[in-house]
Amino acid sequence: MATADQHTDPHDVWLPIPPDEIEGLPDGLHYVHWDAGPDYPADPARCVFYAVPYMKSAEILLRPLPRMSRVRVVQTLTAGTENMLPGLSDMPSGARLCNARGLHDASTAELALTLTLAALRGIPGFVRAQDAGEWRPDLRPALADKSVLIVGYGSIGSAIEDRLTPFECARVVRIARTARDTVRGPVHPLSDLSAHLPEADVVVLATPLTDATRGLVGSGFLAQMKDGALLVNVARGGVVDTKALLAELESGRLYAALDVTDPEPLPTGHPLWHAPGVLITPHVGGPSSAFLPRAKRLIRDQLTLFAAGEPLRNVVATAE
Ligand SMILES: NC(=O)C1=CN([C@@H]2O[C@H](COP(=O)(O)OP(=O)(O)OC[C@H]3O[C@@H](n4cnc5c(N)ncnc54)[C@H](O)[C@@H]3O)[C@@H](O)[C@H]2O)C=CC1
Ligand SMILES: O=C(O)C(=O)CO
Repeated sequence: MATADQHTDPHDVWLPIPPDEIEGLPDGLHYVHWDAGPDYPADPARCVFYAVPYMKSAEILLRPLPRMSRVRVVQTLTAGTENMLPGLSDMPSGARLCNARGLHDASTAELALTLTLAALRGIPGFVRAQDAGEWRPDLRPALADKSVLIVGYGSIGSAIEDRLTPFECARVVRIARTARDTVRGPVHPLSDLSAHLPEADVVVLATPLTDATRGLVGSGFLAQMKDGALLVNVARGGVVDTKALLAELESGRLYAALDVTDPEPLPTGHPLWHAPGVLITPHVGGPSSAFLPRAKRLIRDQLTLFAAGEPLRNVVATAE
């Protein structure tokens, strides 16, 4: 007997990657390539599974939803879904929004470590000295023996700890919304943050952007960080109050390494570009060579479950 998810009509699957480039897609569905161009490739009302193009504006990605009257699954290729959540009210009852939790772990954790090491060791200053052809030794902290606090210890946070382990940190402290145990040790609840912030040499942010995390890193949070500490943000720019961070950077008390900023893209002339002690990358944690093969595997795996009527991975919300 066919399950709720086994549709034969309508049955289009919208993919942001040409379907013939994804091996092992299940039979019985009609695959349509939509790469977020100005026009729809087909009738959105036929679409049952919408795999959302990667890192395009929310305005473009949400646009087809009101016409997708039979969609059962909206699958993002980002772990963060804050841009797609407003589309839930346009989705038919029971349709699920799934994220790409796991897809970006390796690449984003690798960038978090890269930013941490580069900022601690003062690599941006050495690059500037090299550009000027000047030999400017500068004794900088190593990661070894430092204490690292990961705020938002989930899939990416845990991948960051995997990569920190060989660097012989003194401590890695984990914070999430609620407490839990892991094989590595406890994850502390957010309510314990104040007890751990003043001890950390490096604070890494890896939370989603939610009502609770927007502006979480404001003047109160930053004031609790120890002098000379480094803030690394691979989460979302909105988790940090940019004005409060700028004040700390300009005083020279803290350092920051940011893959994400608020606003984003950071406009030319924004004071953050030239604040002292800041290293900025333009949201490149996820987008790397690791993306495409992993995105293809996620799409294939989710569609295989969908076609078999089995529970999907990474369901973050269901339309009412
Ligand atoms: N820089 C980049 O290119 C990328 C950034 N991201 C960002 O990283 C975020 C995290 O991704 P995952 O690790 O896959 O998510 P996840 O859901 O596995 O982990 C998130 C963790 O944050 C914790 N959390 C939620 N609210 C919190 C709060 N108020 N205070 C403290 N902790 C809180 C949760 O308890 C969970 O442990 C994404 O939502 C996205 O915004 C994700 C991929 C790439
Ligand atoms: O997955 C996410 O949330 C991203 O930011 C992708 O780079």
